[in-house]
Amino acid sequence: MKLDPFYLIVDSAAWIERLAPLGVKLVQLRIKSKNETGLRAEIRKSKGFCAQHKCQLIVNDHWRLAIEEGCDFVHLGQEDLQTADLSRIRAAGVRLGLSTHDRVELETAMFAEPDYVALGPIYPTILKKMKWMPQGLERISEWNRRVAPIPLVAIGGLNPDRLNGVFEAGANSAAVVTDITLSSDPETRTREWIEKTDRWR
Ligand SMILES: Cc1ncc(COP(=O)(O)OP(=O)(O)O)c(N)n1
Ligand SMILES: Cc1nc(C(=O)O)sc1CCOP(=O)(O)O
Ligand SMILES: [Mg+2]
Repeated sequence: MKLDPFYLIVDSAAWIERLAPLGVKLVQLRIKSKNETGLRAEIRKSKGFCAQHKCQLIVNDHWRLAIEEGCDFVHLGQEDLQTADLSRIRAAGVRLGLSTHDRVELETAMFAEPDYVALGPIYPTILKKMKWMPQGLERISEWNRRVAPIPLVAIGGLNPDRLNGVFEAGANSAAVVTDITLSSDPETRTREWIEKTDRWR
């Protein structure tokens, strides 16, 4: 399976409605704060916008709702994995991306036969407090040797200037939140990401 090299992560369908028309082809809906009704509505709207723009939607955390809403890709972290029913996810034909932050987590992830593996945080991130030190580029190469041909996603503190480094080190896709969502001009920044990832597409 091939992932688009630009992997946008946002916290609402409104962001997808705004940025997918620019040519985003891979987006994760990562909502931490809503109740089930609100989440379902956001997933449903996101699915619609993604279908309209031929963009792959990945639902973070909420795998049950993703299945119920007919989505086909979820992302889970290691804590999520402890309570997730992988056989239900697989039986529903839903693909699975998994987070990893150290070698033990990588072993756990590989055992679950994911459709991609994410490694982070590559650089310091301001989005959330993390107990891991930044991984650095060498770690991407180590992960690539271990997971290939499964796609490897790099995440954490990424920006357009850091992209060549992460792809040259062996990442197949670069995930981003704040470099775009906190930008003073998210549309222009999104176009810059699309352009800078083009040679890896
Ligand atoms: C592409 C990608 N990589 C890592 C994460 C982090 O997942 P997780 O560790 O479960 O943390 P939360 O995002 O749920 O806070 C991700 N969401 N996407
Ligand atoms: C949600 C998330 N997960 C990470 C991990 O390492 O698993 S880093 C991260 C935050 C990414 O946001 P930004 O692009 O703003 O740094
Ligand atoms: Mg999670």
